Amino acid sequence: MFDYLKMLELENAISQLKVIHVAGTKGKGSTCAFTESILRSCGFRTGLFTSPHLIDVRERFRLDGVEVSEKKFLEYFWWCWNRFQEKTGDDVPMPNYFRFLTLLGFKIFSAEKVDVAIMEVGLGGKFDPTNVVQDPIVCGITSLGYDHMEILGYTLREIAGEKAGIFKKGIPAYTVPQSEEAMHALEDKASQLGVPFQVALPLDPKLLKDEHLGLHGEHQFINAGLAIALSSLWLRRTGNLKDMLINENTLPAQFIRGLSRVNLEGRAQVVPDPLVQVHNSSHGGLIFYLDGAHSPESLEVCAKWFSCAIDENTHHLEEPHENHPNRQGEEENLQVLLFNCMSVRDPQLLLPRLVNTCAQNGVKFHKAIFVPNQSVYYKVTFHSSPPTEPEQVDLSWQQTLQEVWNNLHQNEQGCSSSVFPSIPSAIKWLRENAQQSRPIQFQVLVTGSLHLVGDVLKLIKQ
Ligand SMILES: Nc1ncnc2c1ncn2[C@@H]1O[C@H](COP(=O)(O)OP(=O)(O)OP(=O)(O)O)[C@@H](O)[C@H]1O
Repeated sequence: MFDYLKMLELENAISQLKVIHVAGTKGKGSTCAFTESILRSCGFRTGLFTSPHLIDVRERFRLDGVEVSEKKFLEYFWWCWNRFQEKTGDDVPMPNYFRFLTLLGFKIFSAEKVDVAIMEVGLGGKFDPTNVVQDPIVCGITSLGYDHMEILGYTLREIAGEKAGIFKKGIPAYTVPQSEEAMHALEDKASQLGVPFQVALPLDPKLLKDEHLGLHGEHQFINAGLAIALSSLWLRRTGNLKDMLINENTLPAQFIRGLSRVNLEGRAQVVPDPLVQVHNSSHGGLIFYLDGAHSPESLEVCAKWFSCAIDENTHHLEEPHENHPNRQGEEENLQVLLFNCMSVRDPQLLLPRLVNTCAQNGVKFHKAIFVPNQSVYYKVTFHSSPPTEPEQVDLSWQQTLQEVWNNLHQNEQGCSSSVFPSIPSAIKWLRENAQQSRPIQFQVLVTGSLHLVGDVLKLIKQ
């Protein structure tokens, strides 16, 4: 990465950027989005680098909260590409996909003269391309858990050690409440490097006054608490805190505005289907609940959110209807799961966590649908095109998922499962059935993979 920065003549520019660097297992994207929104609301020009993208690669680079324009993206992309074409060779090859995107992020943010660059780590910390930043203003570590163990290690201590690889000598860092094992590893690393290290507590909802967090689910209060700490410290260290009063009892109005107006798709997002519309609960219709959870802990928070969200939605939509004056909305709804996860993940850990948490909250799926992701065929490193015939698609992984599901639901009535060869075929089935089943409402939880969520969003928005 240092060689590549030199090739792009970005060494000086990157040292001028006032970076907030965030690693962690869960909640990185949300924490970064909250932080960006707070600092933008305080009047700063912001750059936000996150991964992965859902629909368009430009989502990874946001300027003042909006993804970079196609014109600017192309201009900066070719600027970097052409320099690499000239300067790379046998000794230093072209940077790989994620390194290239990270370097492009640095190029965009320095050329666009952002006041603050918020950088989300792609994977781990120590060896992540974003860790080329040597002098961030502040670092953050979000909730830690078990993910990417084949790369980061199989204990929380090892995983935390990798994430703490973003700490820099003497640069302050915050984290959220963690398990003892993870916290010890973070504290050890912080004390080795003389890092002033503190725990940011979850945001107390009362501090939002009459506003609500822009991202939903209980877990977002943890991410918001960290974002407040990171933003406050950034303001203080850059001499911009001025007369803003931030303590456990008060949040400045700019912070509240930022926290409530944040926008990040694919995290606890509710999208009514534009074709099979929902007018009110007595007319049925089709609603998608999308969340990119893909670790056991995040599937648990996702299940809690879904259970609350369908409840709220039902009550929100419930109106007396002439044909169904006494109908209880919940009884007429039907919950469906649309699921896929990457084959490196363990469905024996993921699916039971989802199903059990839903059951504890009184929600039982009537049907589960397993589908392959679509976007894999359009990745830079993947060279084959999508199969045109359903029988050409390898569905063995989805069949494995279905088997795990069926084992969890043995002897249970009223819960079926299917494997569909593609997302469009699953959506078609959902639309036809939701239409025919009115006034029953179809409430579809889409989860297991952010790529799946992106693919579904793309299709339903078309
Ligand atoms: N604090 C949290 N604790 C547990 N799960 C969380 C938390 N924050 C977010 N999640 C879950 O993780 C999913 C992804 O959220 P987010 O993008 O903020 O995290 P991330 O760390 O960037 O994820 P990724 O590993 O996909 O980059 C959410 O949809 C939600 O299900």
